[in-house]
Amino acid sequence: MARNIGSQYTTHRVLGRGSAGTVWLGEGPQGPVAIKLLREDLATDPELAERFAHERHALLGLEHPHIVGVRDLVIGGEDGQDLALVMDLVRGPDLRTHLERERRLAPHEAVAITAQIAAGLSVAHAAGIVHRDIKPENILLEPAADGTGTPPTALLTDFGVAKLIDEPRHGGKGGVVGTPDYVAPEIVEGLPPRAAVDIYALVTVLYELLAGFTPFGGGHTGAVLRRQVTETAARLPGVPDPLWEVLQQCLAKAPASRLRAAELASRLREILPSLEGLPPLDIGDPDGADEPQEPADPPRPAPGPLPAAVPLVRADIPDDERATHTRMRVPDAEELAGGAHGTARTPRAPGQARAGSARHAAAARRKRRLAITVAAGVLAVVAVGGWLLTGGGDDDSNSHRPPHTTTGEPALAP
Ligand SMILES: Nc1ncnc2c1ncn2[C@@H]1O[C@H](COP(=O)(O)OP(=O)(O)OP(=O)(O)O)[C@@H](O)[C@H]1O
Repeated sequence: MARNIGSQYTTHRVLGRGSAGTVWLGEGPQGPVAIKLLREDLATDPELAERFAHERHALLGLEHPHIVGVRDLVIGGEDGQDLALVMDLVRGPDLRTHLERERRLAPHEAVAITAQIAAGLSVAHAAGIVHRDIKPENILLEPAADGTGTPPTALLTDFGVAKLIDEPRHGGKGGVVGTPDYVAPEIVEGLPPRAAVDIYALVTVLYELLAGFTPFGGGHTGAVLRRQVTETAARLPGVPDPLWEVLQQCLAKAPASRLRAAELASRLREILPSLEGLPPLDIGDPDGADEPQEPADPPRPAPGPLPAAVPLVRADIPDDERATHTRMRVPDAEELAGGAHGTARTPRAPGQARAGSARHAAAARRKRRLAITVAAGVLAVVAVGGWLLTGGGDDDSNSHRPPHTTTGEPALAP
């Protein structure tokens, strides 16, 4: 049933649901729009409403061909309890859906999409806005209007939403929203999110588009976060050297070593012509369906000695209780040892999706779709810092030990 949002908009049908709310196909004075209606508990949070109003100018001002435009912010609405973002309507699927269908993208397509999003990011970063939750679900694909087979245009959505819903009443100060597979190591360490976190997340997406799985995904949240801090991404066989250099550089543990968004866009555009006609990487099916044997994972660096302490991990919370901020707990001995819920990618039953793969991500997304809080307070710093300082991550990947200092970048609005 149609519902009025503010005085100018009407919702018609649900386009999709995310952790922060529901996205509706709607109608406004200028025609069809997408309306993201925030969850009731968020919408009734007075602090959030205030932040919403405060961000209005920045969000409405962000215009770029590769960013989904925010046209309006509605505060109040019919029963006085709505918080809604009115956005340009994108008619195509999100990148997660596309990737699930394709399993892996040809390098040219993967790099073209990433270059477009990097270009959009460069404008946002220049305006002092960090996205903070880049992942395939937040990249939408607008089909070409001419229907001639021109590739779709990639657009980044959910700009500013992570920031808006961060630090709500139940999470306390210092909480950071992110999605574990894409969270930069400095966030795990409790540093404030700067532009480089978006670069890390975007290049993680690029890796996933090429490989069908993320570089550090699989297992429980704590294991993923720990890998983000300590492991080095395994080289994907068949990736041309110049592209691999970009991937490596942007997955660097030290934020200052990563490319800036504009540099990333131009490096990827330079590489693009050389990728023309290359098929998707032949590295084994990420879901195991056409894999003759285990393991199809690219080789991982050998794990070092077990750490004395690891970053805090998410407690088991029923889906319906998930919130923007997630309770954290210290992992138990079994988890530390990489057991059933441990850090290693465990053998799969036939047909079971591999952790970190697109199909697994889809299943996991249904279970833990919500952006989680990565512990950013004293506990996380102590846990990770203590672990690293005590030599817990003392393996190959230690050469990438993240610094505990700031990056020297301009302090983009966190
Ligand atoms: N501007 C838009 N036009 C068309 N569809 C959209 C638009 N924005 C979001 N959607 C669709 O709505 C769905 C939910 O989006 P939403 O941003 O709320 O959640 P998400 O990003 O998938 O997950 P989360 O918020 O938990 O990170 C997505 O499947 C997306 O495809």
